[in-house]
Amino acid sequence: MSKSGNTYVKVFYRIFPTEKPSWDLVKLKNKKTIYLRNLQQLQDPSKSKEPANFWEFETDGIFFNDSQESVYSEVIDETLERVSKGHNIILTAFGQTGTGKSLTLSGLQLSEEDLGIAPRLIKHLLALKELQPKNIKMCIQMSYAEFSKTAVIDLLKEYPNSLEIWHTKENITKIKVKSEFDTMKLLYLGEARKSIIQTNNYMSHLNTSVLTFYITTRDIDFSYPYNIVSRIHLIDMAGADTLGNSSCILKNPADVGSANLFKLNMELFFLCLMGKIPELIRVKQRISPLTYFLGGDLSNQSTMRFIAHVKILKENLPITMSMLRFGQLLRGYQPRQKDLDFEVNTDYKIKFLQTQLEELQKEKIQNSVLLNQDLTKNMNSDRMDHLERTVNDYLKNRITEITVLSVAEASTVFKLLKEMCNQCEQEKIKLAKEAKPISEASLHKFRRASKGNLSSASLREKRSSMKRSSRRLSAEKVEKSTSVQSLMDPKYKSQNRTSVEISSGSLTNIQKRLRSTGHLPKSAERPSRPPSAVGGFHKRVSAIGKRKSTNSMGAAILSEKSVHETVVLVPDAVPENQEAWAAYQNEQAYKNTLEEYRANEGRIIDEYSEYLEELKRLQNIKEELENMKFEITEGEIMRKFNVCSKNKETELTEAILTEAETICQENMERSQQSLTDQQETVLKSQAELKIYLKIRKDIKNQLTIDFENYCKEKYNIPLPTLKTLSEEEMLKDTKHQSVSVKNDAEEKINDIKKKSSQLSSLRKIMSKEKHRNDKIRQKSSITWINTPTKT
Ligand SMILES: Nc1ncnc2c1ncn2[C@@H]1O[C@H](COP(=O)(O)OP(=O)(O)OP(=O)(O)O)[C@@H](O)[C@H]1O
Repeated sequence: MSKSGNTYVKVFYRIFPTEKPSWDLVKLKNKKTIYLRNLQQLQDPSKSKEPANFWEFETDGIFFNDSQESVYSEVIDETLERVSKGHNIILTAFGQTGTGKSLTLSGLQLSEEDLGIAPRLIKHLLALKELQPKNIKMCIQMSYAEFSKTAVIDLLKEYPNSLEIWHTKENITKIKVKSEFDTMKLLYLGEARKSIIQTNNYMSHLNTSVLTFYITTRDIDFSYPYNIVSRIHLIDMAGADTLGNSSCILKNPADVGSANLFKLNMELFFLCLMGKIPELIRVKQRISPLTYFLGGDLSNQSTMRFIAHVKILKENLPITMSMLRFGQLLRGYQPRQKDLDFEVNTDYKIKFLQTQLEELQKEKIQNSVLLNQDLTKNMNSDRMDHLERTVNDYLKNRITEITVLSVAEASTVFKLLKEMCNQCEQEKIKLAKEAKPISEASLHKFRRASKGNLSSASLREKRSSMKRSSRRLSAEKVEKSTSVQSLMDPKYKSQNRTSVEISSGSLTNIQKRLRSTGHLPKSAERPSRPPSAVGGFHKRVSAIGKRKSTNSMGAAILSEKSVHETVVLVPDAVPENQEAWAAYQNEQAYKNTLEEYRANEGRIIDEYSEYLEELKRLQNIKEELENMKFEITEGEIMRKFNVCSKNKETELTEAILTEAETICQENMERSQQSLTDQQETVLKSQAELKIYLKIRKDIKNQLTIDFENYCKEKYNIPLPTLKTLSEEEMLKDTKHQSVSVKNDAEEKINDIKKKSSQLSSLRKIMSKEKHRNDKIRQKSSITWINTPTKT
């Protein structure tokens, strides 16, 4: 048997799980090889005493009790990468009746985890579409057809319908795949429109169906004038069988024969494909409507995956053998190189050519200008200023070489650099002259003294002091390091000129590294001090050598000749803010701040609730006071009323009123007093709350500063705190995490619930459609029976 196999054609086997498999007749090895008992030997009684002979069949994988998910991932997953490059995929499920072809390809009747390849593929394709870059537009369409011996039915159209068998490709309905649910609905409707027969426990398909996805990708930025077209065909072959087998007992012989014929035609066509005679292949494509529909996708290089479905029962052995043989034949097929299917998009091609033409014209103009003119001439002062600024920015590492060259001509840039360098040199000489003159002898003395001073003991002392001061110094590092550029920048010229020295007697790590890479001049190894610093030498220790992170090491520009030694520390890379923030969160300093913040938050909550209580009390007092005022006003009105009608009764009332009024007045005064007191309390509480809120703000600001300092120290670059340090983030603790975990779980449960309800509604749609189609089929068969035959 053929042991070949290639990446384009793979044949898998899925074994139907039966109660009592005949393991004495079929054996599996390493999920790759199937051994089948020699049928002739088995059937010949004279050979019954001979040792059992087995045929060996190599496969690309055997599925036995495997989940739908694992079948999908093994068969389809990697093949999809080829789709966007214009490759076609043909996935065929073939095998005996009732061995699980439909389950493998569709699996629409069962739960979500039993969904087959087609529904999973829809999901996958939609995800792939989402993942496309912005300039690529992907369009997915689908068609679904059922092929019988003499007719092709469009499963995306209402039943009954019929496509002309030799023009299926042109006339078949293609529907855009937009959402998962809509596409699944089409799939369920298509399933309901298929010709089926009810067997003992499931619906058996009588015909072969082909579900096709058409994927077209195109560049919408006109950089590529072709549409890349690829197709994915999922073929569910009609179940072949041996007449008389229990599996096809309910099928009529014509249906069994038709299914067997389909398989046979496929076999014949593949034999023809192996012959590689294009003319013959073209003729043989008409062997069946299916091969004609698939056309070039079968004969050119497509990724082909076959899943043969077999049963391992004694009665099924002959048909299983037939499937294994077909599989072996397929494995030996080496498709010829495919001419990729690129459709010319005329509109795009015109635009593409126009853009190309414009670019060529521009290039031509540029070339002629460069050849015939000096671009540095006729440059106005504004342009010159701009170029100077650009070069300055480049020297300060704000922009890259490419950016400089994209805005300025190379020759101008060099000229400017030369000028700046000269200017810098002159500045240095001037400064050297201005500095205290120092004799060669005293310089020698200084060198000796510095050598003596930097004995090993003192060096050790110096190093430890460096360690102690490194933290303090690291924050100042950037300021301390004055660059050559700073000399060029007028802003810096006056400020930093005399403040930076390199005074370490030993070679720092960064210097060593620079020397090894050839960037550091040897002279820079020796400590060099300005003559003025010999006496009360102000030691400033550069912390470069002690830098922990080599990543943050910058480049140093050193020159012994220069009066002022300068070091430029430029980080190698700028870390992501998120990354730096995550690293900082592990620092003890951050944890302490967080602790402090949380404690303060507790105080804020207490203070705030107290403030609210006091405020409520104040409101009550106010209301009480208002009531009292109202009562007094009422009393006054009564008195006025009494004045109008004077008699004995009213005099008595007057007396009562006066007494009540006095009491009310007293009460009101008391209330007024307590209102003032309460106002005082509320203000006090408010002030306290403000203090804690201020502390919260300060902690946040401090955290921002600490983070920036941390970044300066660790990465040698200050990073902005892009994150606003919100309360939620600061108070993120296990409680929050558990809530989010709970939310996730709830979301998942809801998702599952939603999916299962969607599936059940799709199943309802399918059964409704099936019911309708059954009625139509019944009616048509009755009409057919009742139609009087012509004599
Ligand atoms: N691997 C499997 N595990 C469990 N049940 C299975 C498996 N394969 C198939 N079945 C069940 O066997 C029955 C037949 O499956 P299915 O309809 O997929 O077979 P088929 O090959 O498409 O049949 P036909 O050719 O008659 O259309 C279904 O009820 C299905 O659920």
